[in-house]
Amino acid sequence: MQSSNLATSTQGNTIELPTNQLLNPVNAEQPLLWAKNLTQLFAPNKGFMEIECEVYPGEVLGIVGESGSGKTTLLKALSGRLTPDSGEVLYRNEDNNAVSLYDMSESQRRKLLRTQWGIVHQHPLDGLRPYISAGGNIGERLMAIGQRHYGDIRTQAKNWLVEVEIPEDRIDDLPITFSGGMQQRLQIARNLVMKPTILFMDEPTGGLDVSVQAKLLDLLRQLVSSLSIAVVIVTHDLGVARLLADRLMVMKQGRVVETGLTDRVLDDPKHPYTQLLVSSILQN
Ligand SMILES: Nc1ncnc2c1ncn2[C@@H]1O[C@H](COP(=O)(O)OP(=O)(O)OP(=O)(O)O)[C@@H](O)[C@H]1O
Repeated sequence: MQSSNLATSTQGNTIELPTNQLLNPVNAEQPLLWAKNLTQLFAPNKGFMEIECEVYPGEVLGIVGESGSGKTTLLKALSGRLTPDSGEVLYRNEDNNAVSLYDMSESQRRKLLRTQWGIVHQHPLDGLRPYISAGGNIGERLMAIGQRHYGDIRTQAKNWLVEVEIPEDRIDDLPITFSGGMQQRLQIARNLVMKPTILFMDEPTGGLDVSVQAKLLDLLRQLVSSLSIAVVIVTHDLGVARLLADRLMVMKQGRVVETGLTDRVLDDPKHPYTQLLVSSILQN
C-alpha cells in the first residue's frame, strides 16, 4: 500500500495531501466509511432500508437509481446530516480509529464535516455563502482548519480559482454575480481547498446546461483522480456515473439491488431493475 502527501493538480501545480490519503485506491484494504444495517423510513417505501455499504480511500462510489429511490436521503445519512432511524455509519479517522458518526456529539460531527469532509450540493448556492466574496468562500474553509495567514489564504484561494477555471481577477466578486457553471466550480473549489478525505456530491451537474455539464464533469474527473479523494456521488444520470464512478450501487425503492464495478454493472447488469435502467438509456 503506497502513501504520499503530494499530488499533481490538473493545472500542473503540486498540491499537498493529508498524510492519511492514499494515492493507490485499488490497494486500499480498509474502508474509510461504512454503513451497517442503515435504515431511515419517512413512510413505507419512502427513505432507505437495511443498507450495507463501504467507501474505500480514493475510490469513487456512485449511487444510482430512479427519482425517489432514496439516494439523496442515504447520502445525507452517510455524510452526517441526517440521523437514521437505525443502524450505524462508521468513519476511519486520522488516527485510524473507527468512529461512529451518530454516537458523536452534534458539535464533533459538525467539526468533522467542516474540517475533513466536503459536500457539493446540486444547487451551488446551497453550498456557498452568496454574500461573501469568491475568495472568502474558499478562504473560510482554510480558516476552519486553523490557517490564519491572510496572504497565504488569498494565494491558495487564487490558485484554486485558477484550478477550477475561474479568472483569478474575480476573487473579490460575490458568487451571486457568477453564472451557474462558475458557481458550481466555486463550490467545488471551496470543498477541495482543505483537501477532504471524502467528498459527497449530490447531482453536481444536475442544474446545468448540457454543454456546461460536460465541461464540469471533465474537470471533476481530473480533480478527483489527481487528488485521489474518496467520493460518494449521487446521480440518476448513468452517463455521469460511467464517467466518474469506479463502483456503483443501484437503488430501487430504498434498497440496494445491485453493486459492482461500474463497467460490469452497466455493461452486464444482473438485476432486472438495473437492466431496465440501462436499456432505457440505450433507447433514448
Ligand atoms: N424529510 C422528508 N420527509 C418526508 N419524506 C421525505 C423526506 N425526504 C425525502 N422524503 C421522501 O423519501 C423518498 C426518497 O427521497 P430521496 O430524495 O432520497 O430520493 P432520490 O432517489 O434522491 O430522488 P431524486 O433523484 O428525485 O432526488 C421520496 O419519496 C421523498 O419524497
